[in-house]
Amino acid sequence: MSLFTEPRRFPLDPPRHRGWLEVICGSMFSGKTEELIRRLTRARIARQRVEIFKPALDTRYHAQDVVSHNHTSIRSTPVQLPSEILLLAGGGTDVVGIDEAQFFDESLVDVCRQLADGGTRVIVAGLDMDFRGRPFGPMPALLATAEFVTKVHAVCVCCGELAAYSYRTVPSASQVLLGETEAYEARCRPCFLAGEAAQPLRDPARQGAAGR
Ligand SMILES: Nc1ncnc2c1ncn2[C@@H]1O[C@H](COP(=O)(O)OP(=O)(O)O)[C@@H](O)[C@H]1O
Ligand SMILES: Cc1cn([C@H]2C[C@H](O)[C@@H](COP(=O)(O)O)O2)c(=O)[nH]c1=O
Ligand SMILES: [Zn+2]
Repeated sequence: MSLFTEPRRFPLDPPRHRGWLEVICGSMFSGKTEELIRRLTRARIARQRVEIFKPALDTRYHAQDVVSHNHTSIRSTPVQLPSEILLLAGGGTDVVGIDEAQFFDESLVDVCRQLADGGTRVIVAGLDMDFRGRPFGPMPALLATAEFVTKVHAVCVCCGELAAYSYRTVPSASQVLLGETEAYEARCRPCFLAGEAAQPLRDPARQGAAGR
C-alpha cells in the first residue's frame, strides 16, 4: 500500500513503521467485502501472513467464510469479542482483515489501534450507516482513527444512481437484522428519503411524534 505515501529520502527519517489502519465503508451491496478480499488476497500473494476475522453472529452465507454477495469468499475465524482478535492474531501476523465491523462493540477501536501500533496492517470493512442512515457501532471511531479510508458505493435499485444507503424493506425497528435482498435495497439519498416518507411509523421517534 504505497498510494498515499512519499518515498523516504531524508537520511534522518525514523524507520518506516509497518502498522496502520485501513477502513472500507459504504452501504450494503457496495463491494466492501469484495474489496477486503481483494486486498487480503494480494497480501497473501506477497507471502504475508494474513488472518481474517468476522463477528460470530454473521452466519448469513457461511459460518466461517467471509462471503461477498457475488459469492467470492475467503476463510475467516468467527469471534464473539474483539479481544479474541488480539489473542488469535498476536505475534507474527502481517495483515489482519475484519469484516462486518459494525456488529462489534466499541472495544474494536482499541484492538485495531493496538494491532496497528504493534506493526500490523489492519483492514476493516463495515457498514458506516444502519438502515435509518445513522452511524453504525464502532464505525465512526474507526473512520476517525484510520490512516486510509475508502468509501465504496452500490447502485441504487430504484434509479441507477450511486447508492450510499441501505434501505430496509421489511417491518423491523431492530438495528441488527441479518439479511440480503429479501430485506434490504441499496438506495441513493432521494430514493432512501422517499422510502422513509412512505413508512413513517417504522421509526420509533416518528411513532412518538405521531402519537402526540
Ligand atoms: N444494487 C447493487 N449495487 C451494486 N452491486 C450489487 C447490487 N446488488 C447486488 N450487487 C452485487 O454485490 C456485489 C458486492 O458484494 P459485496 O462485496 O458483498 O458488497 P458489501 O460487502 O458492500 O455488501 C457486486 O459486485 C454485485 O455483484
Ligand atoms: C443496514 C443494516 C444491515 N444489517 C445487516 C444486514 C446484513 O446481514 C449485514 C450487512 O452486510 P453487507 O455485507 O454490508 O451487505 O448487516 C443490519 O443488521 N442492520 C442494518 O441497519
Ligand atoms: Zn435512487
